[in-house]
Amino acid sequence: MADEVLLAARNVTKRFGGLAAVNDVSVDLWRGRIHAVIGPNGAGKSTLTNLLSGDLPPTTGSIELAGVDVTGRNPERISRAGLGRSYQKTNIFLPFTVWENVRLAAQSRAQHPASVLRRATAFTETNERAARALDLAGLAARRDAIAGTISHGEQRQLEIAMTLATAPHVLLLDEPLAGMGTAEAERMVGLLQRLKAEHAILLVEHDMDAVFALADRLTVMVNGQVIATGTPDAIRADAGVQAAYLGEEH
Ligand SMILES: Nc1ncnc2c1ncn2[C@@H]1O[C@H](COP(=O)(O)OP(=O)(O)OP(=O)(O)O)[C@@H](O)[C@H]1O
Repeated sequence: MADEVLLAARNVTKRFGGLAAVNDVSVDLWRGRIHAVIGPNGAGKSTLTNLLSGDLPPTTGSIELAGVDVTGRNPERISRAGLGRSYQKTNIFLPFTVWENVRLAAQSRAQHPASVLRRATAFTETNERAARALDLAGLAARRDAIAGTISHGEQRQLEIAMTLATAPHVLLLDEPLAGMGTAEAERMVGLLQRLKAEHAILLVEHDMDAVFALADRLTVMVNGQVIATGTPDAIRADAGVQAAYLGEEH
């Protein structure tokens, strides 16, 4: 179903002692749209991601996932409620194959039913979920490769496949293009474009060409605060954003 807010953060604030790393930030993530969060180093982008994923509890404010208040829940429960997060730091088991990594991620989401019959069904469902994730991430052909031997770009695709294997509705992607060459980055942009049809996506990314190519909406943060939210065209034209951030690069 299109046009649906899958995640709504309302007035979230995170204080570390006297510092408001995230200060009164609200954001809606819609199915079928990519919402990028940009800003200079230390703006609060990672902290905001950590609040949405449950890795950090907000000091104040609330977070709803598919209409359910998940504020203060731990990451495992938020993940089970439909949020998938890819970390900058990799979770890949390098000595295992691509398939084994995705299969393990899919299994972490499987139920542990008591009956043998249910167990057999769950086994099939887990394999199907893993195969779909691998396919969607564009890695089906690399299924039997050892994860430690594939390229950096393919490892980033694998992280996304592992996130997809948990069947999330909302994806939080933290710098998916970090460290990529041009061809790899183009492939990742294509992948994110494919993923947005079925997901609500929050994208934190420093590559401004990719951000402006992908984002339907942008939020610009500086010192924990939102200084602008809008379409790519509106953000490009915003004098405050130019002065605070984009002016440096564009
Ligand atoms: N656990 C913590 N304890 C204290 N201060 C923190 C903590 N985590 C982040 N901060 C501070 O909060 C502010 C926002 O940091 P954050 O990492 O969220 O910024 P960012 O926009 O993600 O930066 P970057 O683009 O460099 O990743 C910074 O001043 C940072 O030093």
